[in-house]
Amino acid sequence: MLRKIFNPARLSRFQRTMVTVSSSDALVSTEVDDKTGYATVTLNRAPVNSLSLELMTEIVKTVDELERSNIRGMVLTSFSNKVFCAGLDIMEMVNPDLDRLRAVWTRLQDTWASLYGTSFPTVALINGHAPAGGCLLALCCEYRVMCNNFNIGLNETQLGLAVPPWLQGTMRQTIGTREAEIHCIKGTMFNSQDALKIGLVDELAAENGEAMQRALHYLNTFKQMSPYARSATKLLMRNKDIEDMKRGRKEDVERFVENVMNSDFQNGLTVYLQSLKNRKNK
Ligand SMILES: CCCCC/C=C\C/C=C\CC/C=C/CC(=O)SCCNC(=O)CCNC(=O)[C@H](O)C(C)(C)COP(=O)(O)OP(=O)(O)OC[C@H]1O[C@@H](n2cnc3c(N)ncnc32)[C@H](O)[C@@H]1OP(=O)(O)O
Repeated sequence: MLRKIFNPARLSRFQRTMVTVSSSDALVSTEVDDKTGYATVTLNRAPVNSLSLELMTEIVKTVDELERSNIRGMVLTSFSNKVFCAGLDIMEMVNPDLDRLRAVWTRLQDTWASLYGTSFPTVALINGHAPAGGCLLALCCEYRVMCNNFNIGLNETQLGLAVPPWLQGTMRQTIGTREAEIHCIKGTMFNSQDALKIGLVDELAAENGEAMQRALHYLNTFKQMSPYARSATKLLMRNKDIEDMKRGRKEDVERFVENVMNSDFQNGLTVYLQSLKNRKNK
């Protein structure tokens, strides 16, 4: 079933409403340019925008608000010019409370579904590293502009985590079945140049300003187009994936919980955290 797009009231509002949305706390900040109707959504959780339950809740809330305010496009970016998003907050997985762990995975599913299923065009301005869940956020957007000299990829298997089917699907759709299979299994991290070559990102930029220009250029390509035809086509392509994820979401949560509670995984996580700290101290 199509969501969001067959609502005439919503389409008439599109012509006149331009609302500036701001998040209730500082984890996500949103600015809407009244002239263009484009929103810039900035992830703002220092130091590395790791996806805690609270950050994901804010992302979902922000996207929902933007959907209601009928913006014409969105650029997703990071406050840091070094890390776009470091993936799921590892601390959420260290000896976790089970209810919270379930909520974390459920909210990651929601984050994927809401960003992947926006009716408006979305661009990820990847101004820093984007491993695992960071790559997920970028993949949900329609278009990706990445600054040079960073890394991106679904490295979950390197960490002892399985990549869930819905995220595999988004990777397949972006880089093709054969490459997605190889690189999800290997957990490959790509540098910016290689990410461009394989189609994981669409354009490279030397720095943030240039990346923003390229992102806006993508959004401008829809200026003269009927928002209805655009969003209907996008959602007709994407809605089935979202419905499939929703049908399997409970099993997906339980697989994640089982994966994380495994003692080998917990031991590996301690070693991994230590390696991050050691790298920093070198
Ligand atoms: C069908 C089966 C279903 C089963 C489902 C199971 C799993 C599902 C799998 C996939 C779906 C998507 C989910 C993905 C899971 C993840 O996202 S796991 C997280 C993966 N992320 C990483 O591995 C990134 C680790 N971080 C880094 O590599 C680097 O930090 C960086 C991002 C490259 C940045 O480097 P930089 O030098 O700038 O900073 P520091 O390394 O010094 O880091 C600063 C500070 O931040 C802490 N930190 C870094 N990353 C995280 C993180 N992800 N979570 C929490 N904290 C993080 C780091 O430890 C430092 O802390 P400090 O020493 O206390 O200052």
